[in-house]
Amino acid sequence: MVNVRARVPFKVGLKSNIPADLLSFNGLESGKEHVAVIFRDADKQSQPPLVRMHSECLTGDVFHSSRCDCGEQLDETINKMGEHGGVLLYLRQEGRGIGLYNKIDAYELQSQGMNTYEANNHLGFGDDLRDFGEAAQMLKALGVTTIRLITNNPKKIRELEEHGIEIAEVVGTKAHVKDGNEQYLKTKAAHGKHRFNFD
Ligand SMILES: Nc1nc2c(ncn2[C@@H]2O[C@H](COP(=O)(O)OP(=O)(O)OP(=O)(O)O)[C@@H](O)[C@H]2O)c(=O)[nH]1
Ligand SMILES: [Zn+2]
Repeated sequence: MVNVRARVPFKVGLKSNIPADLLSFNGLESGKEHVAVIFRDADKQSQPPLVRMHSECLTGDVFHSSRCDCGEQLDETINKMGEHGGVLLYLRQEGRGIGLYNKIDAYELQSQGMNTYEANNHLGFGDDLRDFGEAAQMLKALGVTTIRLITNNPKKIRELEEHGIEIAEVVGTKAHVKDGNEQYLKTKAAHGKHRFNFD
């Protein structure tokens, strides 16, 4: 299932040339170009690696938009994995699976007062269209079946376990609160049952 594994060293913080491999896959059912980034050959070590399933967020990951916390979570993950090793699955599930243009429509509705889930529903979508079964397949293809998962999202934990991945530890991310995303994070905690530490 793994197609190509190419060494693509990263600059993390002040350190250059952190060993990292970028992997492509064959036969992903969704047809999406999901990729894995393996830091410091974490799949070849004996202890369970840190793993993050990060869903694509162009506005947060690339532009660091104030509406969400995705870019900060991605940076936090890369910093951690750059130091300790880990497997980052970058999943092309923009907008919790509704796609970028629909997410922009949802943002417009949020500007008019809806919360992140109400806006999805108003557009005819469920709260969260993502399925993490394919991510479990990617991990198995890497020979990684016991992990330390970086997330605050119980859906990710549940679905990975249902697909045969053993979660030895759940590592929460920080609550990246900034001007503009406080309501979004509170809604995720209240309605989506995300576990945030708001101290
Ligand atoms: N539809 C929609 N999607 C959003 C909105 N804000 C962020 N997203 C998407 O939400 C997803 C966030 O996913 P992740 O970073 O994997 O995290 P998560 O589900 O919050 O869970 P964690 O592992 O705890 O971070 C990305 O696909 C974003 O594009 C929004 O207001 N509406
Ligand atoms: Zn985001």
